[in-house]
Amino acid sequence: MLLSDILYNISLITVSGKTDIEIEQITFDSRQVNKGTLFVAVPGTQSDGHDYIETAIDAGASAVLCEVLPKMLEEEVTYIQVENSAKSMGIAAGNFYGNPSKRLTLVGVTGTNGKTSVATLLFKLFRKLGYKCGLISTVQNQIEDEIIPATHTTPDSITLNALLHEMHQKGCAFVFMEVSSHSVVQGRISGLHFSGGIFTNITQDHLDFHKTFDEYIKAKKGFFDALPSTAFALTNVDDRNGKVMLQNTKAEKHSYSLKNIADFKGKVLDCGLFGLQMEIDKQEVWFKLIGQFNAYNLLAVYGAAVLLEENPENILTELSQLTPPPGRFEQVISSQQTVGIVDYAHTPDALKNVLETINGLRQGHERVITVVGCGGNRDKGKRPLMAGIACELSDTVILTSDNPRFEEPEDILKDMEAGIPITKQKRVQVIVDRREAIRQAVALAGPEDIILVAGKGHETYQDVKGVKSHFDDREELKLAFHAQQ
Ligand SMILES: CC(=O)N[C@H]1[C@@H](OP(=O)(O)OP(=O)(O)OC[C@H]2O[C@@H](n3ccc(=O)[nH]c3=O)[C@H](O)[C@@H]2O)O[C@H](CO)[C@@H](O)[C@@H]1O[C@H](C)C(=O)N[C@@H](C)C(=O)N[C@H](CCC(=O)O)C(=O)O
Ligand SMILES: Nc1ncnc2c1ncn2[C@@H]1O[C@H](COP(=O)(O)OP(=O)(O)OP(=O)(O)O)[C@@H](O)[C@H]1O
Ligand SMILES: N[C@H](CCC[C@H](N)C(=O)O)C(=O)O
Ligand SMILES: [Mg+2]
Repeated sequence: MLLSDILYNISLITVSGKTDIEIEQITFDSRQVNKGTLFVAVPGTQSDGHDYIETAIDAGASAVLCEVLPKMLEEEVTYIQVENSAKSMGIAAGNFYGNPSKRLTLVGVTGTNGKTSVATLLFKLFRKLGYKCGLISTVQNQIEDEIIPATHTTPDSITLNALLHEMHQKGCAFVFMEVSSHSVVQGRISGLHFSGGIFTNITQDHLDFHKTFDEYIKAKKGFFDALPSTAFALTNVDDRNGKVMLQNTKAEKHSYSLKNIADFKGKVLDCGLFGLQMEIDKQEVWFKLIGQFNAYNLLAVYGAAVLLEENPENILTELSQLTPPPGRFEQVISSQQTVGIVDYAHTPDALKNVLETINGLRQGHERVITVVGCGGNRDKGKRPLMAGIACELSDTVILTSDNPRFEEPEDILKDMEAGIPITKQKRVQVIVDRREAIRQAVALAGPEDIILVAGKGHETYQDVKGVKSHFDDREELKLAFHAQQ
């Protein structure tokens, strides 16, 4: 494609060189550059892409999109200067792939917790309603039955547009995607045409990246600020920042709630280990998902589907058949009927919700044993909070490792231990090795007890110093239950 066509709709500060040159690929990584590449220099968290412009040119880049021009310009290279190279790259990627987001109905889901659940339920629902669909999510990307592994919750703008292009080529009418706060700030979704946006909730997470909660709110709100007037914006008004999200959007505003006045109102009638009974739009429906937090997810899905002009009765009929994504309140039951629950709760709010749900399901003298850790190189502020919540809402807590990444597991555990009140210390054990921690939980559990293994959900690896080794909480629980027999 001609460089001039790739630059369509991007506001340019300066252009040096020809723009009627053929571009074969766009990349922001000098290690991926080939002949005929447009290299985009993006400032990052570890390094600055501007430092790799020379390397990219040596590797064959014929054009460079950047925020700061190099001191020495090569004659045969075209340099384009813009204010924000990441955001411009999003628009360029859209142009390069024929703006696929305009050719299908794209709905984005943002919020601290519930994005994967809502996006996946929408994907499954719309397939049941007879449409070809695509999914972009933490667990996996999917085009109908074809599974494409995911590396991020929201991929970079080039991968994203390539994926949307493929989804359009393969006939998808609807695509449901997660919009992470990182993706808004880093311009991964820039230039995309959304037909709808959904907000789930906002609580503490990712402050390592956003620094303050206000900045985190601003990032999520940025998604709604950029929605077009043709889109719908659906928010959870039971969240204290639900209305704030839609404050400046041009999109058509809608709300859902379990507690306040809203366009889509629901009521939880019953909640057990097998499902959830709710009243939505005066209809009583039994769902296969568990916990009040899933009542919110179901309402968001219902509201979005109505706004996408599906028949309410059909929506509820199909929705009632759906199961949660893997690793979300996934149950592993031992032969002695001990209930094991694997859940992706990796924020204080998620952990609190899941434990409150579990406590609400207690019928007799069951004890709740929680195994939990916190990821390395992520928000340190959530560590003591998660440990404190685990202690508050469990009888026994085993603190262990999640994905330590490049931190020492013992240091992460010390941060967690700081959140345990002296009065609750007796409830806590610290076992660095996650496999041992799960085995200890099983050894401690009686037939009536409930074991929660939180934080890794669907993940099938443990990331230690950049090396990902196979590890699956569900497998570990099964093995531990088996060994106990
Ligand atoms: C903190 C963060 O978001 N980092 C993302 C970011 O990397 P970065 O800013 O650290 O990049 P960098 O290493 O500083 O490099 C800067 C630039 O120089 C370029 N470079 C670098 C080296 C080189 O030799 N040549 C070169 O050109 C890089 O390609 C990059 O463009 O941009 C990269 C490319 O898009 C991402 O892969 C990377 O995600 C890392 C792996 C990551 O772990 N991200 C997590 C935190 C994340 O994004 N999570 C969210 C939300 C999760 C959720 O709540 O669900 C997600 O959407 O997944
Ligand atoms: N609506 C909700 N409100 C609060 N907690 C929720 C909600 N939905 C799910 N959770 C909790 O959060 C966990 C993660 O859910 P889910 O994967 O849907 O969230 P996510 O926003 O996609 O997370 P991530 O940021 O990792 O992509 C679940 O395992 C559950 O414990
Ligand atoms: N999307 C989240 C997932 C956290 C999952 C947890 N298992 C961890 O590794 O910290 C993140 O990247 O912060
Ligand atoms: Mg997710």
